[in-house]
Amino acid sequence: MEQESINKDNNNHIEEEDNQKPDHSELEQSSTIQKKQRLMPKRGEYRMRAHINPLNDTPFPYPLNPDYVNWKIHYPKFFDGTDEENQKVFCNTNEHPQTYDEEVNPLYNGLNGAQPVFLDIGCGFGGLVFNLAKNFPEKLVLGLEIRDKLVNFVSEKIRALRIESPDHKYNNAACIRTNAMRHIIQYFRKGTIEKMFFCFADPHFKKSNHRRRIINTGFLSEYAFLLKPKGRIYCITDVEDLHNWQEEHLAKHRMFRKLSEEELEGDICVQLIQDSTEEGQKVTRNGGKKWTCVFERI
Ligand SMILES: C[S@@+](CC[C@H](N)C(=O)[O-])C[C@H]1O[C@@H](n2cnc3c(N)ncnc32)[C@H](O)[C@@H]1O
Repeated sequence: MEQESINKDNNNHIEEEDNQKPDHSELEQSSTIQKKQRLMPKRGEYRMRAHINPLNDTPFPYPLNPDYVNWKIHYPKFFDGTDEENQKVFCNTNEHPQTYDEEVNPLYNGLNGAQPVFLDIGCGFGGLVFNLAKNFPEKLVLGLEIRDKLVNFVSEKIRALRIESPDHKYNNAACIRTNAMRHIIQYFRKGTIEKMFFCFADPHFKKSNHRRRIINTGFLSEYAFLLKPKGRIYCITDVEDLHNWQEEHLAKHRMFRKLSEEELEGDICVQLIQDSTEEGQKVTRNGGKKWTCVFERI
């Protein structure tokens, strides 16, 4: 009887040990999940002060002109990049410092024609960049953002998605740190951009700060220079005063024409800008109103 109980105990022990024996498939699975969790950045860890003065000098590198920009670093798959290369999404961390130097010089001829055509200016956490990239797999989408932590977040998320998604979506998405108001013209050539998005731009309420608004006559001339004929500018905001300002400045600029609702029928981007971005989602959650306008470059 005693022996039986000892045997039973032993057997239980063996069963427990068996239960504890590593099941390799489970281990592999849990390590993949852990790896995925590690790769996918958490938004909360990347928050930072909202306002940076866009009129200040730029304390981080920027290219002298478009010849110094190497788009291959951002979209390696579009330049026959290897998987390994593709996972090294260019982001502005200490490991991958953003530099524009002699390595990419005016004689650089690796452009191959591929360059971003959809720009999300002030992309924040990049919601629209991801949605555009998914909906337009053949277009290169670029988020431009002045705040470094947000650029790191978006770049890390792109890296994670490129590794995780088996069909290699998001190879057409990238994000760079730049002050678009000062340097956008140094990245792109004349008449090469198809769409520019300004979603929930900083409103700069005070009259003395209106010159910091990202839509104004001077900047619009730069955007018109970069856009292809019939290229589009999309604006959305929850601040009525800013909407009126943006619409007014676009309407009186001789290179832009407002598109009517009929002309916008079937343009999926009009829907995408509503709820893709973090700000757009916040406004929806709070039951706020959104104003949009879309203009075409003449
Ligand atoms: C109110 S947030 C909106 C972010 C995003 N578009 C959204 O809808 O969630 C405005 C963003 O524009 C960025 N920004 C402001 N001025 C900028 C500039 N001159 N160049 C690039 N980004 C800028 C800010 O850092 C901020 O992330």
